[in-house]
Amino acid sequence: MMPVVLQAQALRTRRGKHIILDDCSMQVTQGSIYALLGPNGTGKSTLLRALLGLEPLQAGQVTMLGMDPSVSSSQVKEQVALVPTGGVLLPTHDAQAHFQVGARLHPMWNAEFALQTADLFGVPLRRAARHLSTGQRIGLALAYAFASQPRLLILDEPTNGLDPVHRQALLSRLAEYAADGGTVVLTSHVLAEVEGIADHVGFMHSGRVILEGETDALRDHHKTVQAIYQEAVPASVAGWLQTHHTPEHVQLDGPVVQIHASGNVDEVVRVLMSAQPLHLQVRPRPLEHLYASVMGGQA
Ligand SMILES: Nc1ncnc2c1ncn2[C@@H]1O[C@H](COP(=O)(O)OP(=O)(O)OP(=O)(O)O)[C@@H](O)[C@H]1O
Repeated sequence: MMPVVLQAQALRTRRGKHIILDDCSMQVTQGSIYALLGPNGTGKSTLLRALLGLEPLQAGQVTMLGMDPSVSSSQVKEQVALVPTGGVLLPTHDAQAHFQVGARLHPMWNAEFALQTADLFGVPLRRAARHLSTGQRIGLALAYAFASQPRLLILDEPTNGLDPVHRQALLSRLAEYAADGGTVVLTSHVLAEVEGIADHVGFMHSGRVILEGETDALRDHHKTVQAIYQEAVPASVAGWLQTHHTPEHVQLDGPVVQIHASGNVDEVVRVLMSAQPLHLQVRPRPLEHLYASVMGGQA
């Protein structure tokens, strides 16, 4: 079991009268890629900022690499890199000037990583940040982040604005970084991309992480069972499904029946098999389905 590098417990934040994070907890282990998912405006960016001690907390506690970021902010800054949405930069500085600042501020600064990453994302070295394209700005923020050699990398919608080639380059780079022991927390709305890279996911709704865990375990727990019969689905099966499953979890289409179920599906399989299907398949549900049922269950 890898050590826990980030733990948030019962965080609560407000903006004016509005409570943004409410009893929000999460846990991230070393070497993992943790994707925070949830609808627009649910508090994902606020949570990332709160983790770094950048949001005043009404209640709760964050422990990051064994430190409290609101107390040990300079040590946390040395070991944790944040890439906010769109990458935030010094608008009048070019990439080289950014890298000079980085070399002064970060004891572990790796100038080669900075240049390699800038090159990977096609960032011109002598153009002021305010004149860079969206993708180039993100590339520069990533170059800065990787060069500081953080133990924990926090990215807010990092692939948003990257073209498909650069998006893939970033995902591969993140996988390498995690394989070397680095830890990634990111937000994304692109579930197919998250499914390919994130070994942990957290589902966030109304300012709270309502479900988190290993991606595979969560997908395995939520399954789709499909059976195909010779003719129409037998009445005995249809009748049993009607009394044991809610209609939105069952699709009947001629000889094909599909059931979305959580937990143990032995009983469903037994009933479907008893009517002798031509074919029966149990498979984990795609993250997109899981997302829909987790979020659909919320008010
Ligand atoms: N300065 C502010 N004053 C009042 N409300 C704010 C302020 N900043 C953010 N909020 C509100 O806090 C809530 C959470 O915002 P946040 O940016 O964390 O959401 P998000 O989950 O990252 O959304 P998205 O997926 O759209 O990026 C939103 O309802 C937003 O309107």
